[in-house]
Amino acid sequence: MSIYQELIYSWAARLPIYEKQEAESLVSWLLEHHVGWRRTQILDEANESTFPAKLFEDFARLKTGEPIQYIMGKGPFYGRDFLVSPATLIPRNETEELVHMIIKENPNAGLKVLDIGTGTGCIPISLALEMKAPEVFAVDISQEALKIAIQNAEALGAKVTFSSCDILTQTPVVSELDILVSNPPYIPEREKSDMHRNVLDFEPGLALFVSNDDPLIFYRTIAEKGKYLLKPGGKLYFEINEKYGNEVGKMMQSLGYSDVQVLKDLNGKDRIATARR
Ligand SMILES: C[S@@+](CC[C@H](N)C(=O)[O-])C[C@H]1O[C@@H](n2cnc3c(N)ncnc32)[C@H](O)[C@@H]1O
Repeated sequence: MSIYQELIYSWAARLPIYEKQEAESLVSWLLEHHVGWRRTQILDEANESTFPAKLFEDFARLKTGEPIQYIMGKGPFYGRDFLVSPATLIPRNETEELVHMIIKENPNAGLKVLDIGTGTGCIPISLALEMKAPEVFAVDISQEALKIAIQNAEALGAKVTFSSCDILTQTPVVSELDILVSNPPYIPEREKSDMHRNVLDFEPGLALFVSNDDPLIFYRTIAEKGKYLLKPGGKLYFEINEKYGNEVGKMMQSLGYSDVQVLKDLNGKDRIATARR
């Protein structure tokens, strides 16, 4: 066994909060990040004393359950790396599915798009780079998140107009949208006890939680505003809590949207709701 493999196994064993295989890939990810070692490389001569101090500091953070994306300051989304910070949600695979669907369903050039609750900007930046010459806008209530989103757009060369907006009390200054998309906070506070500590302790509550009394508040508010922001025939796309597929679908119908669909993600859970104004 190479020293590289030994190191991965022994460090992974010190991460009991993760399954064995996941712990091994997290350690190898850190090693690649700091030492440039690839999993596929067989290294015969490696000596821990030559490792940078930051590697050990980051490993200590990993042991606390801190997500590796926060430790490394970046996470992958739709083929690109996005800067993340404690003010932003870590982009998720489910959201990649939403972005993929929007790109496939909307091949025309020059479409006008708004993303509400943008976080790292992973949705609007990916759409700006993958769709044909779209005009893309994005808002968030968090100034800190917006700073990261702007840095991501600059680093990735995407043209997105970002602005600050509390969607519950304000309306974004855009109109005649072709596409309105949102992955808003959607976890009722009561579900906190079912969640992993590495989400609860490290990801921003502002990005995750809604009150138990009104878990659909963001969907209803955005769908109501969408009736004015979208042009006739424009499309609304939501990422949803798997538990509220029916309710979100019914709410969109009651507001007069047509072609309402609730779709499952790759794990078979209700995850995307779409409708046409
Ligand atoms: C679930 S996160 C989604 C982030 C990003 N779109 C993604 O998919 O990774 C929800 C986002 O909504 C933002 N948010 C929370 N309350 C908001 C509000 N009242 N108005 C606008 N944005 C809000 C949060 O700051 C957070 O960035």
